[in-house]
Amino acid sequence: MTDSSPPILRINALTKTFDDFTALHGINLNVRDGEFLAIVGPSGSGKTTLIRILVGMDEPSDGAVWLRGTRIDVVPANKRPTCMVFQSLALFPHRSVGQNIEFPLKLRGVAPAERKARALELLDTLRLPRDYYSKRIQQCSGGEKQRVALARALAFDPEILFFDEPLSALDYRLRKTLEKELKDLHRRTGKTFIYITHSLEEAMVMSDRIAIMKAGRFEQIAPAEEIYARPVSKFVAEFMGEVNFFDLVKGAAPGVALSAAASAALAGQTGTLTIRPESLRKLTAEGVADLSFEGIVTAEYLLGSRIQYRMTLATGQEMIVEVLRENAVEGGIGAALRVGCDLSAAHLIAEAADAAA
Ligand SMILES: Nc1ncnc2c1ncn2[C@@H]1O[C@H](COP(=O)(O)OP(=O)(O)OP(=O)(O)O)[C@@H](O)[C@H]1O
Repeated sequence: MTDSSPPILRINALTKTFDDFTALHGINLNVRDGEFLAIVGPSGSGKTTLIRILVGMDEPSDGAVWLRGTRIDVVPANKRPTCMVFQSLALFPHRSVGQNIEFPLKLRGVAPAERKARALELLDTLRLPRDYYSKRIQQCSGGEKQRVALARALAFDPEILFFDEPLSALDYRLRKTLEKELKDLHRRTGKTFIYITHSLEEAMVMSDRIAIMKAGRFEQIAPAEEIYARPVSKFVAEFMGEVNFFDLVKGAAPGVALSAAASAALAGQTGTLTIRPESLRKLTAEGVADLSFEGIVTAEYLLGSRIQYRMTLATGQEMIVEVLRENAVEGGIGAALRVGCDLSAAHLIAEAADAAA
C-alpha cells in the first residue's frame, strides 16, 4: 500500500438529503487498497448515512461511488463485492456457528462440502476451535459471537469490509481484546477495512488513517499522529483530546510569554495556538522555554503515572497541564505553577483555516 497506488474506493461529491435536511454535503474520499480507515465523528455527523450508501442500503441524492473503477452506487446491495458487520451482528441465534458462517455462501449457491471447508478455514482465521462449527450461536459468548460475525463477513471474500460500531455493545476488556484482534485480522487478510466509530481511542488503536466527520463533511483525513499534532480546526483539536487554545493576534497571545525566537517566528500571525497538556513541562522561576505560562493550580487529578493540573492564568484563562507523577507540583492546589513548551509543540491553526471548517 503506497500513496501512489490507485484507490480501491473513490467517493465523488456524494450528497444525501432527507427532505430539506442535508446529511452529506458533496463529500470526497479515496480509500487505498488494504487500508484500515476509521471514520469518526459525533452523533449525527453522517457516518451511518455514508456507510449505508456505500453498502447499498440507501441511495445517494447526488455524486458517485467507484470500486476499482466500476461505479457501484447504482448496483444493488447483494451484487456488491463488499460486506458489512453491524453492531447487532445480525446472527441467526438458533442456527449453528457453521450455518451462520456459511449463510452468504449458501445464498451464492456454493456446494455444501465447499461451504464447510471454507467455514472451517474461517474458524482458524478467527482463532475459534474447529468444533465450534456445530455449536449453537446461543451457546457462544459475546466475544465468540463477534468472531463468528467476522468469519461470516469474510466468507465470500469481499473486497471491502465495512464495520458499523461492531464493538460498542461489549464490555471494556472484551472491546480492548477485539480491537487488537481486528487489527491483527486486517493485517493477516490484507483486506480494506472501513470502520465507523464514536470512539477515537478505538480509531487510534486500529486504523491507518482517520477521517473526522462533522455535520456531513470531512474535517480532516490523515493518520492519527498527524491529526493529533496538526489539527486543521479547533473542532478536530478538541475531538482528538484535551487541548489548550490561545488566541494569537498579529504575533501576540495574551497569557503566553514568548521567547525572542518564538516572537520572531510568530510575528504578524493571527489564529489559534493549540498546545496539548502533555507537551508542557514544569519550569523553575529562571527556566526558559519558547512559550511559557504562569498561574495558580486550581485542581489536580491523578491519571496513573501522570498528574493533570488545572491552573488559572493572570488573564483569567484556564489551562490544563499534564506532567509525570515524579514532577508533581509541590503544594498542589493553590500553588504557583510555571510551565513551558517548545514552539514545535504549539500548533497554529491559522484564522482562515478554522473559519472555513
Ligand atoms: N432516514 C432519515 N430521515 C431523516 N433524517 C435522517 C435519516 N437518516 C439520518 N438522518 C439525519 O442525518 C443526520 C446524520 O445521521 P447519521 O445516522 O448518519 O449520523 P451518525 O454520525 O451515524 O450518528 P450516530 O453516531 O449517532 O449513529 C442526522 O441529523 C440524522 O437525524
